[in-house]
Amino acid sequence: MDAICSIKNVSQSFSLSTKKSLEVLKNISFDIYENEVVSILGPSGSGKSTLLRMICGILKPSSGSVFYKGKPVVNINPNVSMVFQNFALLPWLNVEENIKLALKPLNLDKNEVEKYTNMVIKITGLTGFEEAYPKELSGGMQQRVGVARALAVQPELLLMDEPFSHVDTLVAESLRSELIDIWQSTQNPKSILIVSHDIKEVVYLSDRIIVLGGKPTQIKTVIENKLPRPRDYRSIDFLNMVDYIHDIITASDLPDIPEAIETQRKENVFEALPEASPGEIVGLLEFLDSHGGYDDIFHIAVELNREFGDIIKITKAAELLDFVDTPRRSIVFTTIGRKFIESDIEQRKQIWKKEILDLRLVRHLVDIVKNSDNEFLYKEDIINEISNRLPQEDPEKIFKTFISWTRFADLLAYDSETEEVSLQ
Ligand SMILES: Nc1ncnc2c1ncn2[C@@H]1O[C@H](COP(=O)(O)OP(=O)(O)OP(=O)(O)O)[C@@H](O)[C@H]1O
Repeated sequence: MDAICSIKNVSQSFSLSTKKSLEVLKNISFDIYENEVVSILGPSGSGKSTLLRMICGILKPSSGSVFYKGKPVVNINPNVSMVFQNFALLPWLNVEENIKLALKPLNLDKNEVEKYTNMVIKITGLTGFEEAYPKELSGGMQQRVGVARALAVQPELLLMDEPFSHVDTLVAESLRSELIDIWQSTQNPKSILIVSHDIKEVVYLSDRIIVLGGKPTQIKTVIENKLPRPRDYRSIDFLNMVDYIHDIITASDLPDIPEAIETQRKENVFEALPEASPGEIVGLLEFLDSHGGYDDIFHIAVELNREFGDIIKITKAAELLDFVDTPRRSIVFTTIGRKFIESDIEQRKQIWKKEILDLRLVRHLVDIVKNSDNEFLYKEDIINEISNRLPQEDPEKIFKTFISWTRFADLLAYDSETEEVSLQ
């Protein structure tokens, strides 16, 4: 069978304000075939939306190519349409007008416009809401309009960018089931590519799951999902599949090698700082404390009602600071973590300070602020230094973490107006 869309050896870099470039995607290749739903699962910032923009033809890859039915995509691809996470509806147009707007570029005659509009209104359950304005609709209904608008143009390939992340869990469940019903019964669209960070969502929707990870982002693995439809979120097979993917992500993002961080320290490597604030790290430690000092990482994500990827980032940060260990899928206190959580706020700050100064990047950046002429530097200087030391990382994100961690330790201050970083 020929692929309808092929992504071949695609890499993407973006220029940063520091005049350096950030390599976001590296050597990504996969195909999408007719009559399948494919998901791309990856953490926030891994380049999922960037991939969709390339398939739409609005972004040219830095290297590699996207092919649609064998031809390179060089302009906007008319065979695809997109559903956005924030619905992207025009507030001054009603439901029907929002849908008709999508049909405008097709230059259809009036009868066809009416026909397609009425058809998608019907299949997306919007009958009776034709004249409502977006602000009069719930999030779930607004996303129905987003889906109707995308389907009105009869795309062969529907691209969906975290389409149900802004609606309630139960509404998201019913929208997913309606989407699969539409896809199975109408063949409009023929195939769906959905990007998501929600493991349950990708297991529910897709035939194939492409798991992204690493820096720059690469394909970690591709999982075939042969669970029969309709799928049941609560069935044993479904839960086993979710667990299996959790294990793959944990094993790659939190490798179970206790010496890894120690080796990094011994070798004096500059460590990237995970995007986690002191509040989030302390929150995780307090949660762990209230659960006997030991818990399963997925259970924590559910209990704290946080994305699994966020919990991984916070756990990585806590591990880097030597507060926790992560054997298999669990998180346990280290001696230092236990001492930290049993201390008062002043002692906590002292322990925190010692731990962050054990990190080579933090120590180095604090030193350059200390040794600067006026004991202050500009954000730009720090960003440049981070880019030099960690060219594969997003320096803005590391800067944000660096400031929040050093502020909590009462080491540095940052004035966001003047962008000055100084000693406290
Ligand atoms: N035009 C751009 N210029 C510079 N950097 C960019 C640009 N577009 C994206 N990036 C960076 O590329 C990385 C990937 O972004 P992208 O939005 O594709 O990720 P994502 O996986 O969709 O994330 P999220 O789930 O948070 O939407 C991010 O670090 C982002 O800041």
